[in-house]
Amino acid sequence: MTQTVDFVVVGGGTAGSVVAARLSELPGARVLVLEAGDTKITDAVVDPSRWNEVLLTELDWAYMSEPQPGLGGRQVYSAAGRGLGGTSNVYHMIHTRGRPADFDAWAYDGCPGWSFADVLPYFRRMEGQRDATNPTAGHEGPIKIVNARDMGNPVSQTFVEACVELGYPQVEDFNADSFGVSWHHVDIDVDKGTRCGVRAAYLEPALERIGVEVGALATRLLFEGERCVGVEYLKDGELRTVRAEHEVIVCAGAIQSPKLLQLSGIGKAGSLAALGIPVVADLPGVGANFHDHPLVIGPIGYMDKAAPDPRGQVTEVGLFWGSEPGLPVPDMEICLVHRAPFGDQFFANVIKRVETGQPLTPVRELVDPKIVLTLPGLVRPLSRGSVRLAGTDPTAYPRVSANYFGERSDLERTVTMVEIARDIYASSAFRRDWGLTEVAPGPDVRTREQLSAWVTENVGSYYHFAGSCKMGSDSLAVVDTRLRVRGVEGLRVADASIMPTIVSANPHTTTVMIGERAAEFVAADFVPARQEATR
Ligand SMILES: Cc1cc2nc3c(=O)[nH]c(=O)nc-3n(C[C@H](O)[C@H](O)[C@H](O)COP(=O)(O)OP(=O)(O)OC[C@H]3O[C@@H](n4cnc5c(N)ncnc54)[C@H](O)[C@@H]3O)c2cc1C
Repeated sequence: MTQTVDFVVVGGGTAGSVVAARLSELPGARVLVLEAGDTKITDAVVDPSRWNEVLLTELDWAYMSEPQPGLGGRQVYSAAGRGLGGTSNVYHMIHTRGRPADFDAWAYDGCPGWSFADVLPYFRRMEGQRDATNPTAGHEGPIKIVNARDMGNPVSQTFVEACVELGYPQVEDFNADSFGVSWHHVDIDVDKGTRCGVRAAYLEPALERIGVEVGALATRLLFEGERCVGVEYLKDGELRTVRAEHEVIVCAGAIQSPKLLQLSGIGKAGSLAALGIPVVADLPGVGANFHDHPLVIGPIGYMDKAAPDPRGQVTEVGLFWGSEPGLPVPDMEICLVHRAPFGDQFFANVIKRVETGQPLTPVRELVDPKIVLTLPGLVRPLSRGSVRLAGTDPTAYPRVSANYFGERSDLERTVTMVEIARDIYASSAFRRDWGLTEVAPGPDVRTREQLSAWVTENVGSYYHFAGSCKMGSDSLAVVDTRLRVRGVEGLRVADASIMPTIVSANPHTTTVMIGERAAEFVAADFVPARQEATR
């Protein structure tokens, strides 16, 4: 029998958990979350220092990209969380909001109501920051935020000193000052010593008010005329349906939301017709404009002694900087990881998991405590790719391409970041404290041309997917500024896919903000059925 609720939230991930939790606060609202993954999590999710161990498990969709022309045809592994909490169960807990100019640019480019002044109250609403390093921080919100310095590792302290030695300013909080080196603020509940993503902050406290179906893969949105009235989903090998009296909110992330829309007949008409999918709305932007921050795993440094065991999450410090003077936002982010399993063996495991699904060497066995990594990530990429259906089978992964280095400038700026990272390793601070030597790219890679080749071989995904159901008013816009899907009724998208341009920072905090706003938009249009009957 078809169940009927007021709201169906597709995807219990980062934004979906926020939307569901907030909607469940509405008196009389019946909310159902459909989540493809499971409800179970592991200790590695909860312990902030062990996020690496979540990668490649059943809590990771572990996508593999299409061959990337800009990378000589190489495919790129792309992590994304699966299960209640979604990618919020696996993210590094770095709390960066996005820069004021990022949101002002959204507003200028056809998204009035999304300037920094407009979104700031929603950041403050989510934030429960302990310290006072950011004058605009919220302190009462559900996400507990601490300064990574409070649990800091001495290797991270050396990174800060090395950057200062090279002339970069030290700042106290990346959400107050965009350029410089700093300890990150991180989403950790220090009283419990646990990750404080959306699962702990929003979903678990609201679970008794929310209906949840796990192992429920949404396969199709159901329409009566132009109105979305429910969702078809696959559970235990059986197709089921749920009816939404008010709205369906798709929160399946920047890879799966455009896939579900396309399977449901919302997308570029010609492409849908070619697959035999009846067209509900001709929106060519669905799956277009897909982008990611490219990330290099390395340079890799080797220390003459082991780093102490981590007490917090292992990506505690970073340098945000501009590739050219005068940029309003930083386009380069270089973080340090002092405990990570990356290296050839890690990638051999990635390939084994993605290609064969076989058991892996546990990633914790791949860690060498003398290895440190810098992670240069280009946070203002110009390349754009796509998410396209591989066919009409809803269980098949879509064809995903961020088109890394499709724009030459992205490669050039990434090479510049790697040069800066090498300078950091070569600092007297790292020599003095840790006797650090660079093992990759290593001394044989000297010229910028050689470095470009090394970067092209070693760049991957920062797992910061965005843009594939963009908000706006241009011909590629999929949702309007209240996140309603254009051309239909009763349907919104709310997750990282709606960002017209990804923020120049790690995007989890912005995705939570999008969830907060979406819930408010939906709530404003909600009249419970009982009240409607008495009107
Ligand atoms: C390893 C890693 C580290 C990161 N570190 C950071 C960081 O430190 N700081 C930061 O700011 N950002 C970080 N990010 C990025 C950030 O976490 C993501 O941008 C953000 O969480 C995306 O949220 P979302 O709501 O768009 O999608 P998700 O959180 O991925 O939610 C989508 C949900 O939908 C479910 N789903 C998908 N398809 C279906 C379907 N058809 N039916 C039902 N359910 C479905 C999925 O299982 C998932 O639960 C990181 C990402 C990764 C992968």
